[in-house]
Amino acid sequence: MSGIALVRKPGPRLADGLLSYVQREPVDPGLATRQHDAYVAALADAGWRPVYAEPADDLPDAPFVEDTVVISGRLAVLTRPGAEERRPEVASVASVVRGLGLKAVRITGSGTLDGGDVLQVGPTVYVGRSARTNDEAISQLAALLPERRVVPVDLDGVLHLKSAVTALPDGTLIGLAAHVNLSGLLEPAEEAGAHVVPLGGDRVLMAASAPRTAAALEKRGLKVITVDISEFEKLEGCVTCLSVLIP
Ligand SMILES: CN(C)C(=N)NCCC[C@H](N)C(=O)O
Repeated sequence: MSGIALVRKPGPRLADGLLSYVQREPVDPGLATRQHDAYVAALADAGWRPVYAEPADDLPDAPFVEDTVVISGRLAVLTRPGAEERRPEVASVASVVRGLGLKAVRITGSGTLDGGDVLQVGPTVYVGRSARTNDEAISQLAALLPERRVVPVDLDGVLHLKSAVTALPDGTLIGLAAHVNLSGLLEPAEEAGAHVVPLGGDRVLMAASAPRTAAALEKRGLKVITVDISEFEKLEGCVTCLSVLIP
């Protein structure tokens, strides 16, 4: 067993989720539920025990749990999401992380932070300056994680840092240089190829919408597991957003 995968089932209002950079498209709630089940099953197959946050049927974006908490060791930093309508998602995630024995602390005051803007690579914590995450929250995060190197990153034209860049198991950054002020990125063949969830060892989880990137990563020696998350992609979600892995 690698650890715990914090997840939350999509609710009946999923299709009303927030959109920033894409046009609204019809979302099939039944298909979304089946895709979410398959996503969780892929994590479980890789050794991550699913722990579900309480359903939040009135909160359309609640399955994107990544945005509500940042885990560093045994510390859980509860976020203060930049979109006010997403703030009620945090309370139920706080109960879960406390129940798991983690120490919970919070982003407070005028700080706003979405977990999707936080990319942890070894000792470094990259944090996107986005419409959702501000400098006040980045300073608070740096103070809460004194042992880590917190690096603010400017973004252009994307919702979150992890909409544009993630990291392979060896720490190589894979992402879209046009949207993120970071150098030395491995450029994926498709946009969705920028989204990789390291599952432990040489295994990574990716969306089925990035087959050419998946093939390229297999060539690099990675074992790529793919899941179809089309209904969540319509809401600007990606494979990282749907879980928080707690080693
Ligand atoms: C890395 N990404 C993209 C995330 N962690 N979150 C996606 C949230 C999408 C939601 N509709 C919203 O606009 O908040």
